[in-house]
Amino acid sequence: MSARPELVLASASPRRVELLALVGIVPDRIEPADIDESPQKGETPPRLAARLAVGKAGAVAARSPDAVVLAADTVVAVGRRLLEKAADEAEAERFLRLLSGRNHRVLTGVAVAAGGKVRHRVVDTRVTFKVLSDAEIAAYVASGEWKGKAGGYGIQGRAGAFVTRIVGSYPAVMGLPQPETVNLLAGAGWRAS
Ligand SMILES: Cc1cn([C@H]2C[C@H](O)[C@@H](COP(=O)(O)OP(=O)(O)OP(=O)(O)O)O2)c(=O)[nH]c1=O
Repeated sequence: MSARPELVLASASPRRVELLALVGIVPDRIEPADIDESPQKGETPPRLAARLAVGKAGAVAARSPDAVVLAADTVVAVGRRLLEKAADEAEAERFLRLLSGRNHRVLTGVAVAAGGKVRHRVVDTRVTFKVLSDAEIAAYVASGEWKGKAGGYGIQGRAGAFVTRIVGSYPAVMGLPQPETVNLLAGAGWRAS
């Protein structure tokens, strides 16, 4: 039997490592991709999530052509607005005010590069927040949990108390949909032992 190829996770997100571990996937190596994540003019959120996931996987695969490279990208969209990672407390507060009492979409792109090809999927999840009071917003901003997270919140922490409804994939909102990831890896010939 031939040896399994090296699995490289092209992500700096600790959530992605945790979500993989939960389904028995432990990357041999972690090598975050450093690509420009700015949206292109008129680009839809699903296309952006796909392009960035594919771009991250491709960038790392170019340096490790024999490896199987896994990457992802999570994009939060409210109406026509994209909410990237909040830069500071004032922006985190603005994001929470926008999310309060309404629905938004979380698009997560997953990409696997192997043997010179990159395959990808995008998972679209609808999330509804309850109406947030000023006190709830202030406490959440002070918690710092918004840092480094698309949309300025993490569903897996205190903001879980803001979510009244989710249609789609909870792990995709956290950063990586497990079934699609396992399928893409299997398609590239990589299976958890
Ligand atoms: C909406 C939401 C996002 N997030 C996180 C998942 C991602 O880590 C992050 C979105 O940013 P990404 O650009 O997708 O990922 P990243 O910069 O953390 O890591 P890398 O590009 O190296 O893979 O937001 C949560 O943890 N919980 C949530 O509820």
